[in-house]
Amino acid sequence: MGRSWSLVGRAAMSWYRFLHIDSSVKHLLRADFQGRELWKCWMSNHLPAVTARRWKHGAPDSLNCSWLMHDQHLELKYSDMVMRLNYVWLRDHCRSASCYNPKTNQRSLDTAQVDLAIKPAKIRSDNDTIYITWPDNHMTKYDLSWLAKYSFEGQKQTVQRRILWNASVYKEAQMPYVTYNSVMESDEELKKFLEAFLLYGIAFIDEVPVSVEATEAVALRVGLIRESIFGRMWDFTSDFSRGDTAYTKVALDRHIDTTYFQEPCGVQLFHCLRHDGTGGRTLLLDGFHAAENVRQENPHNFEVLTKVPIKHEYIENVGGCHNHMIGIGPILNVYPWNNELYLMRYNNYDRTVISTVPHDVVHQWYVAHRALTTELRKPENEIWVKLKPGKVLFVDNWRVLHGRDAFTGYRRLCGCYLMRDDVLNTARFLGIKI
Ligand SMILES: C[N+](C)(C)CCCC[C@H](N)C(=O)O
Ligand SMILES: O=C(O)CCC(=O)C(=O)O
Ligand SMILES: [Fe+2]
Repeated sequence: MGRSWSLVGRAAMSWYRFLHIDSSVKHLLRADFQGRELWKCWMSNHLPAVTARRWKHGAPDSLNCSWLMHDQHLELKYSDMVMRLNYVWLRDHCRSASCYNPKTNQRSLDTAQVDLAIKPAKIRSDNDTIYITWPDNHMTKYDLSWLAKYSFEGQKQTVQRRILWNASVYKEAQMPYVTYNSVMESDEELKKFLEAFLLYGIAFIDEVPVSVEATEAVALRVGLIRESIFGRMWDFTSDFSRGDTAYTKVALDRHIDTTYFQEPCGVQLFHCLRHDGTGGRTLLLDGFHAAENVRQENPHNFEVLTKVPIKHEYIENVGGCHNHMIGIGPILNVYPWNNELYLMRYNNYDRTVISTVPHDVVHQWYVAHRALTTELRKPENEIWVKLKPGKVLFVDNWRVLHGRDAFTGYRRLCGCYLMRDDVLNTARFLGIKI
């Protein structure tokens, strides 16, 4: 093992060692990939022993709230929850007029001025609120329901609501039929569309005028366009005007687009403006469904795919186009606090030389990649659709893979990428909780 470390440097060593699974980290490793467990074990090791102090209760009429002061945190029971709230965190989250500006929703408090050994001087509560007086006499008021929602104990439960699908689940899905006119005119219709899109990672808008302009208009109704080396709106045929297989007639296996961007584009739109010929059906499949199957069947494979950084690259020198893009990151990206999957970076065409991983880890990675590929290739996970003029497909490019059949004849496809943040912003504006 020793010699290969020199290739990767000291910083990388710790996590490579992680993958070698020396037995002292084995427990941590396993726990790390089941976030809650990590916290459980971390907390039980680090919680100071409960001091023999008595639980304090709120006002006599509020038996639903009681607390115990520890060295660095408050243990707060509220309805059926137990929260552990660090004192610096509590002071930092004071929403009083001098600490927080409700007009801008921004903090005014300088967190660096908070004594890291701060402790409440006095605590009292009534039915819905707990009041903490700090040593300098500043008083903070917290809604108990706010704490229940935003405390770690409240937030770690929160994951994006998704329906993971294979072909048969998708067939049963109640996908709304929404049209260009309805979406352009009605927020309710747009909301219906976005709710389906966020649940399934794909959704359609029908009866769209067959033009790049109308496609752009409907794109802008959903979010902001993510301009890229392929343009703002792209509109292409199989003329190899660009140095990429997409611009030919050959089949494309399932993939995520722009894996060679440090942040792959969040959403992609396709509108087939014309096809006189055969073939060219679109393949779609839920990458998260496949990845969750890998997690279930072999957690180690899943871990490896979340840890090993892989490089993707786009090199183009065709006509006037000179581009060289590089993106590096694991194939599966999970939030570190709860292990929820949020981004997949799977594109076997654009994956470039693996040169940052020692030989034994690389083998584990190939095994894990094979397991994921096997899942992704199961026919029962695939859906095939023929894109027709008028039907615009939206794809969550962080989750759903696309591909196509080979085709004959003239085929013109237009579309664009969207900024993911702005699509989510539209959804939140319409009242979707996300
Ligand atoms: C034609 N269009 C602009 C949509 C995509 C071109 C990008 C193709 C590239 N191989 C990738 O998968 O990212
Ligand atoms: O031609 C198609 O249907 C899709 C090609 C493709 O993968 C892309 O443009 O990103
Ligand atoms: Fe693509």
